[in-house]
Amino acid sequence: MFALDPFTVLFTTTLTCAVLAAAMVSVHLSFRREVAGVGHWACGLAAMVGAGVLFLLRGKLPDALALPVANVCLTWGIGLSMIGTRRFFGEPGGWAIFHAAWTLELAAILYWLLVEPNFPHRAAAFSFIVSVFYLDQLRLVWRHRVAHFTSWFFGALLALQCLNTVSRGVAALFMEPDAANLLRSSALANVYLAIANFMALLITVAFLMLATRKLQQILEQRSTHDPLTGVLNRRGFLQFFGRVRARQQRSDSPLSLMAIDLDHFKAINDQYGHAQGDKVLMQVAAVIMRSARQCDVVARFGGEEFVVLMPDTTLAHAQQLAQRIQALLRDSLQAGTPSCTVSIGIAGQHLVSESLDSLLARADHALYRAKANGRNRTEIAGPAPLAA
Ligand SMILES: Nc1nc2c(ncn2[C@@H]2O[C@H](COP(=O)(O)OP(=O)(O)OP(=O)(O)O)[C@@H](O)[C@H]2O)c(=O)[nH]1
Repeated sequence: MFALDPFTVLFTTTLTCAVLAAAMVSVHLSFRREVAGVGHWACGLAAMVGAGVLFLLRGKLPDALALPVANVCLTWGIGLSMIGTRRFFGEPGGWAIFHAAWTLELAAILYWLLVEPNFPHRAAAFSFIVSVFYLDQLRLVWRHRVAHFTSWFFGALLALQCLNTVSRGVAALFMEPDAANLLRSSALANVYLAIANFMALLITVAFLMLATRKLQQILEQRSTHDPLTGVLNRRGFLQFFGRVRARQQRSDSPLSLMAIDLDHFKAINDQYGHAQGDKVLMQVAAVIMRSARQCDVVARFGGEEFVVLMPDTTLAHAQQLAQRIQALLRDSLQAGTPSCTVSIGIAGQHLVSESLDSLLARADHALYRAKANGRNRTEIAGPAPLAA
C-alpha cells in the first residue's frame, strides 16, 4: 500500500492554494465588473492558506488554539468559495449558511477537543458541515448548467469532493477511531488526502475555466454589439448576414433590408444635450427590436442610423414593419423625452447574386429620398441594376 507523508501533502496543498489565491486576485482586479465571485474565491483560498499554515505548525502552538482556528479558517475558505460560486451565477445570499456553518464547526471542535475529547466526532462534524458548501455549489451548477465541458467538469469535481468528504465523515463515525485521522497513514486517510490535495487545485482551476469562458462570451458580445443600444454593430451584422445569405441561397426566398435614420437628431442633441440624445437612441432601438421578428437582424451602423435585415420578407411585408416602427415610435413617447421621428428606406433583394454593398446602397438611396421628401416617411428602392 502506498503511503503519503501527510505533512508534505499539506505543505504542497498550502503552497498551491497560495499560488491560486494570487491568480484569483489578479483575475478579480482585472475583471471584477465582468465576472462576479472571483474575489470571494481569492479570499477563500487565502483562508485555506491560513488554515494550512496553522496545521503545519501543529506541535509548536497549543492544540487548544491552533486546531479551532485552523478548522474555522478552513470552513471559511470553503464557505467563501460557495459564496463566490453563488455570485458568479448571479445568486445573492448564502451568508446565513456560511455563518451558521462556521459557528457550528467552532462549537463542535471546542466541545470535542476541550470538553469531551473525541477525534472521530470532530472529523465527522467538519466533514458533514463542509459537504453542505459543496452540495450548494453542485445545486447551482445543475440549475445553471450549459452543454459545455467547463460546466460538467466543475460539477463532476464538486460531486467527487462531496462524496470524498461525506465518506470521511461516515468513516470517522463507523470505522475504527483512527481511520479518518489524516496524520496516521491509514488507507482511508491516504485516499482522502490524495483526493483532497488534487481537489483544492482542480476545483479552483475548474472555476477559473468557467470564469474564462464567461469572459470570452462577454468579449465576443462586446465585439459584435453596440454598447449603447445593445443591438448588433456593423461587425456583428456582417457575421449574421453571411448566415442569412447562405440560408436564403438554399431556399431562394425573398430578403429585404431597411435603413432607418433619425430625423433632425442633431437638433435633439443641441436642444436637450447628448445624454438625452443617447436616451432617444436607446428608445428607438428598443422600438425597432420590439417591432422586428425574432429572425430579423437589427444593427446600429454608427451615429443615428439603424439597419434591419429581414429574411423571408417581401417588400410589402417590410413596408408593414416600417409603418409599425413609425406608429410605435409615435405611441411610445414618454413624458419628458424629446419627440423623435425616423425616415426609412427599404430595398428588396431580387437577385441572389446582389452584394450586401449594393443592397445597402439602394436602401440608403431610398432613405435619402425619404429625407428629401419631408422625413418621417418610408421610401422603397428601385430594382438592382443587373450588373450588381
Ligand atoms: N447623443 C448621441 N448623438 C450622436 C451619437 N452618434 C452621433 N450622434 C449625433 O447625431 C447627429 C447627426 O446629425 P446629422 O447627420 O446632421 O443628422 P440629423 O440632424 O439627424 O439630420 P437628418 O438626418 O438630415 O434628419 C450629430 O449631431 C452627431 O453628433 C451618439 O451615439 N449619441
